[in-house]
Amino acid sequence: MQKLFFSTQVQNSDKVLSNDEMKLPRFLAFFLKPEALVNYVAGMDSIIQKQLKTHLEGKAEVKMYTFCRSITLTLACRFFLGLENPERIAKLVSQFDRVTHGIHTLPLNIPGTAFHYAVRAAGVIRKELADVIAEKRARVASGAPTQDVCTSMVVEGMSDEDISEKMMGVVAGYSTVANTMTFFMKFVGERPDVYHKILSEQLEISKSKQAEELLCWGDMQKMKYSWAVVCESMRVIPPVLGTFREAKTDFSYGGFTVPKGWKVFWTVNTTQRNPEYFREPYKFDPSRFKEGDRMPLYTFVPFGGGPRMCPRKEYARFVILAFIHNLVKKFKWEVVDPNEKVLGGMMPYPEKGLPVRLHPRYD
Ligand code: HEM
Repeated sequence: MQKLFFSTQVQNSDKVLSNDEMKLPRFLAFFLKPEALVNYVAGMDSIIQKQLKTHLEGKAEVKMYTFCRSITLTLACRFFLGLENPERIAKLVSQFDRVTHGIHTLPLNIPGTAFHYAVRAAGVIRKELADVIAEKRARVASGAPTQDVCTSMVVEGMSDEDISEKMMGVVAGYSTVANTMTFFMKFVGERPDVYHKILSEQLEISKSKQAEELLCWGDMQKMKYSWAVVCESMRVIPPVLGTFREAKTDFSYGGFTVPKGWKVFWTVNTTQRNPEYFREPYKFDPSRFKEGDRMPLYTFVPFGGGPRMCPRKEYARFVILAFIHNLVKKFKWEVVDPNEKVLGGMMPYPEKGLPVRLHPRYD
């Protein structure tokens, strides 16, 4: 992977998300393994169907970035926290947005800075999580069944602080999924040929099922072309631009000497736009991800690589594919402003929220 610049500072030197919040206990890791996720695919499908019906049906124009953030956080809140109330979820969306924005800025905790707002927002989230955990403890005490990851942690005997920290880490992952969905919509909205290929793959899957039957794990494995398009979209605009590593020993790279202990920032986008591996790297071309073709190791790295690679990529894949399945069957769309700027430091987003014109599809 290519390294863009070196820094001796870590972004989270003040407390927004600690390293510990990003690690998960073994049983939670099990919850998010593909074999455990299998049981949740139908649930994801059902929530996504309802969200599309409520927020997209009957609308001529929608800002997709706003919608995608809301749908992915709704799923995370349902899946991890067992939350249903839309007002509570909306409150969390706005606070998590502040954290996501501030965590990737200079860590100056003084009033008026994005980092300061992020620290405050993290406090509001922790308070909300404390309320949720207290509710879970009361439910467990009353003998109610375990239906979400947070309740399982209560049952496992974890402390409130530990649960809150772990939940903060996993729910925060929602914004990467939202970014991926948004830029998928941008690229596909500009390429009717790609849209039609995805649609025909998804209609094949629907035809193989009973009317109203929800998606299952096996269906996800058939969505090969759809996933290739998502991969190409993540190649051109990576949802996470890079992360830090710590040098274990002194080393030299590109004419720089990096002393042991320094923090090194490696970037996803420079790696994925290397013309040595990707011909015409700025061109959106899903055929690069043809079935059976293998990319050289560490050239396509939207989820990172090595032992710290994103542990939730299967969860992300399932959510994104279930979204695509329902979206393309219901709508065609076109992007209002194909030249809309992409902003953001570590997590790119469209300047105006990606307004799209929606056209209902009738079979
Ligand atoms: C399309 C969606 C996603 C993308 C592109 C993505 C990308 C990444 C990347 C680039 C890393 C750094 C990997 C490295 O340093 O090598 C990472 C780490 C991580 N991601 Fe994701 N992620 C996504 C979704 C999620 C979701 C939904 C969650 C939580 C439910 C999540 C939780 C984590 C955690 C906990 C880590 C830290 C792993 C560690 O340091 O050991 N991610 N992700």
